[in-house]
Formats: sequence, structure tokens, C-alpha cells
Amino acid sequence: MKRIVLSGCNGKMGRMIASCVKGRDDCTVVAGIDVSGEVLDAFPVFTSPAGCQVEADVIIDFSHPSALAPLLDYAAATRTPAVIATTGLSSDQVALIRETSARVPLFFTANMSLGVNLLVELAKKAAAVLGGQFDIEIIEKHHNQKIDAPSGTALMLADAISGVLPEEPQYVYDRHAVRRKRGKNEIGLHAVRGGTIVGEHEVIFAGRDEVLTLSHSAMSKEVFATGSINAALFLCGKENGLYSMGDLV
Ligand SMILES: NC(=O)C1=CN([C@@H]2O[C@H](COP(=O)(O)OP(=O)(O)OC[C@H]3O[C@@H](n4cnc5c(N)ncnc54)[C@H](OP(=O)(O)O)[C@@H]3O)[C@@H](O)[C@H]2O)C=CC1
Ligand SMILES: O=C(O)C1=N[C@H](C(=O)O)C[C@H](O)C1
Repeated sequence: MKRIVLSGCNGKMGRMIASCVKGRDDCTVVAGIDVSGEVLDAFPVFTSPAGCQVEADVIIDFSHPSALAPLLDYAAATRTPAVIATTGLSSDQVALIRETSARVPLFFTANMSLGVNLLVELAKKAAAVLGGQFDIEIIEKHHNQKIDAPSGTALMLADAISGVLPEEPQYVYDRHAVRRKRGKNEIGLHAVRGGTIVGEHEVIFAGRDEVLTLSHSAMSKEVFATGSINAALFLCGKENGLYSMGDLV
């Protein structure tokens, strides 16, 4: 039975993970961390990692970028592996994850669903064939409570595609601000926010007289919760290092 510390436990994903864990017999949530400190379940909640003295096998984090540095310190100091699922991180924060993974096993991905990780591979394949000839645009749609834009997944898709293009593309987030034709070497990234949309990603390859669209829709947050729990169990007992969905599937 693996013991989980849940960072961001009172948020939408935290509540969903706590609920999914209740239906399993291979893990349990032993403590939560959340700014409010409010106890909503059968485990204690601490307002910071430093206050959490509860022994655990693994941490799962769906919180806020401001929580990252103290959480990584805590993971390294207590030698507790951690699954980092929070998005909207800066490049310095991603570098910090990479550095810390030399001291403790870390799992990091912007999307815990199996389908999106296949979408990344399919998009790379399409870009390797069509890149340079077709215009590439990414559209993501999420609920109206999401803070970061574009989504971590949209950026992950753009980065994966960039890696196979003949020339490094320019990311264009805002066409409203410029009055010019689309450049050949661009990836457009567009964010839609509304209602309770769980998470939708479309990669559009638009060529002359033909368009290829690859897309993924998440139907419930449970898909991300289950992915993160499986990643947490996978991480227990692993060597120090940085792991991702490619290692899990
Ligand atoms: N990788 C993936 O597959 C997925 C990633 N995500 C990402 O996970 C993150 C959380 O998403 P979601 O649950 O929807 O967001 P919520 O805002 O519902 O939950 C985040 C929780 O973390 C709390 N929090 C804020 N700052 C801190 C802090 N410094 N320390 C501890 N807790 C803090 C929030 O408190 P308060 O509300 O009071 O600010 C809130 O309770 C987002 O970055 C989202 O993009 C989401 C789904 C899938
Ligand atoms: O905030 C969310 O909800 C989600 N965020 C992730 C992202 O930014 O890519 C993943 C998922 O689409 C849900």
C-alpha cells in the first residue's frame, strides 16, 4: 500500500485524485498540502511542505507554479519521489525540475492521459512529413477556471513538433496584435476558455487545398487523476532521474 502526499489537495484535481484513491487498494492519501489548510477529507492538510511531517512513499502535485520550489526541496530533503503535473511553469522552473531529479526520482508531464501522449507522437510523425509545406496551428480549449494559457499540453505539442521541423519555428500566440500575413515558419497557439470543458487539443496541418487535423478530447478529469496515480506507483523504487509518460506506457 503506497502512501501519497497530495499537493493542491483541495483543488479540482486534488479532490478527484482523493476520490479515485478511495476506490483502490494499492495506495492511500496520508496527507495533503494546500494554501487554505482546510481539511475536507480523512487526511491532515498542511499549508506548506515544510509543515508536513507525515512519512510517505510518493508525492503527487496538481497545484500552482508558486508551490514548485518548496515542494522540490521537500521531495529532495525527504527522498520522496514526486509526480509534478502542474502547468504554467517557467523555463527556469522546468530547469529546476531537471536539476532536482538528480537527487530524487521525479515524473513530469503536462498531460497525464494516454491519448495525448499518443497525439504527441502522431503530431511529430505528421510534422516530419508535412513540416515546411503545411502551416501548423494548435488550438486548445479548457474550462473557465484555468489560470494558464496556452495549456501546458499545447506547449508540449509545439515543442515536440519543433524538434522534428527542418527549421526552428516561431511560436505566435496573438495574431490580433500584428497586421501581416502568416509567416511560413510559425506555429500558432490559440487558447479558448469556457464552461466546464475538461481539455481539448487540436493540431491543424493546413496545406494547399487540404487540411489534416489531429485531435484529443478528455471527457473527465478522472483520466488525469488515474494517470497520475499510476505514475506515482511507477515512480516508487525507481532510480533518481526524470521520468515521463514515455517511460510509463
Ligand atoms: N498534467 C496534467 O495532466 C494536468 C495538469 N493540470 C494542472 O494542475 C494544476 C491544478 O489544476 P486544478 O486542480 O484544475 O486547479 P485548482 O485551482 O482547482 O487547484 C489547485 C489547488 O492548489 C492550491 N494552491 C495554490 N497555490 C498553492 C501553493 N503555493 N501550495 C499549495 N497549494 C496551492 C489552490 O488553492 P487556491 O484555490 O486557494 O488558490 C487549489 O486548491 C494546474 O496547473 C493545471 O493546469 C490539471 C489537469 C491535468
Ligand atoms: O488545467 C487543466 O484542467 C488541464 N491542464 C493541463 C494543461 O495545461 O495542458 C492538462 C489538461 O488539458 C487539463
